Amino acid sequence: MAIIELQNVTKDYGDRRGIFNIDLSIESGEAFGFVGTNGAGKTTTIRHLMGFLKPHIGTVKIKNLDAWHDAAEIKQWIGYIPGEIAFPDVKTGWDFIHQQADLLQLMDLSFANELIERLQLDPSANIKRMSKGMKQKTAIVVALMANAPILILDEPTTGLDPLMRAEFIQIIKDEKAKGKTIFMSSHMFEEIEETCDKVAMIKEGKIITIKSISTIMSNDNQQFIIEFSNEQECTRFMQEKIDSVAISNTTASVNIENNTLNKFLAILSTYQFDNLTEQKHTLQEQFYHIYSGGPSHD
Ligand SMILES: Nc1ncnc2c1ncn2[C@@H]1O[C@H](COP(=O)(O)OP(=O)(O)OP(=O)(O)O)[C@@H](O)[C@H]1O
Repeated sequence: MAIIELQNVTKDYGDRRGIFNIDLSIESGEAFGFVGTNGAGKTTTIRHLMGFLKPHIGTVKIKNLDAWHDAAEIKQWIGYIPGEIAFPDVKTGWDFIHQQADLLQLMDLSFANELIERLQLDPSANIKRMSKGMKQKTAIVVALMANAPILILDEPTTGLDPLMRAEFIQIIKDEKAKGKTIFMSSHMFEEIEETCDKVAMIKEGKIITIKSISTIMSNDNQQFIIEFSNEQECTRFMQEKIDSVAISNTTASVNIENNTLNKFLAILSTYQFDNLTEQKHTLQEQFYHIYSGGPSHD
C-alpha cells in the first residue's frame, strides 16, 4: 500500500523554476531516495510532503490524508530533517532535544540517548557554537528519537564526516529494518545505494526516472578494463568480435553480456595482459548518464 502519494504535483515559481507534474508513490516500509542537482526541486518536493507548501496543481497524500489540509494530524507520524536547519532560541543541544521531546510528548529519551552515543554528539554544547556537523547530528537525534513510522530526510548527512556518515547509514538501515518508510534526498550516491530500495531522479523540476536500486546495480552486461602487456596485443584484441573500445594504446574497455562471460575469458586467455578490472555499475554512473541525456539502461 502506498503510504506517500504525489499526483501531478506542480508548484510553478515562474521562469521554469519549481516542480512540475510530479508523480511519486512510496510503499509502506520502503526506503526511497531522491537525487538531483542543485535547484532541481528536491527541497520544494519535500516541503510539499511536510505540508509547508500548498501545490498549485495536484495532490500530496500521506496515509491517504491531504498533506496540506491535514498537516497537523500527519505531523505525528513523521520524523523530519530539514535541508536547512534553523534552531529556535535555546541555549544547548539538550535544551533543544528536551523542548522537542515536550512538543512530541515524548517521555522516554532512551532512543535519543542511544543515537547521541552512536553519533558521538555532546548535546551539552552551546547550540550557537556548534559546528555544522554537530548541528546536523542534533537534528538527526530529534528527527528519529520519537520512533515515527515515516522519516523524511532532506540531505541528512550534510556536514557529517565520513565516519559519521557511515554510522548514519547504519542507523538508517536499522530504522528500515524496524519497518520505517524513508524518503531521503541526497547528493551522496553511496548513501542512497546502501540504504534505499528505489530512487527517483529529478531534473529541472521534473521526474526523469524512477528505478529500483537493484536494477541499477545489477545490469545485463559487465564492463571490464584490460591493460595489455603491449600495443600489439591491444591492437590484435580490437580485431575480435567483442564490443570494445581502445582507451589508450595498451588499454581497452569492453562491454560483455553476462551470458557471454565464459567466451570472453576464453578469448582473453590467448592474449598477454597485465591487468583486468571490472567497472561496477553505480548510481552515480547512471545519474550522469541519464542527466546528460542518455537513455537509461534497465
Ligand atoms: N520560494 C521560492 N520562490 C521562487 N523560486 C523558488 C522558491 N523556492 C524554490 N525556488 C526555485 O525552485 C527551484 C527548485 O529549488 P529547490 O530548493 O527545491 O531545489 P533543490 O533540488 O532542493 O536544490 P539544492 O540541492 O540546491 O538544495 C530552484 O530553481 C529554486 O530557485
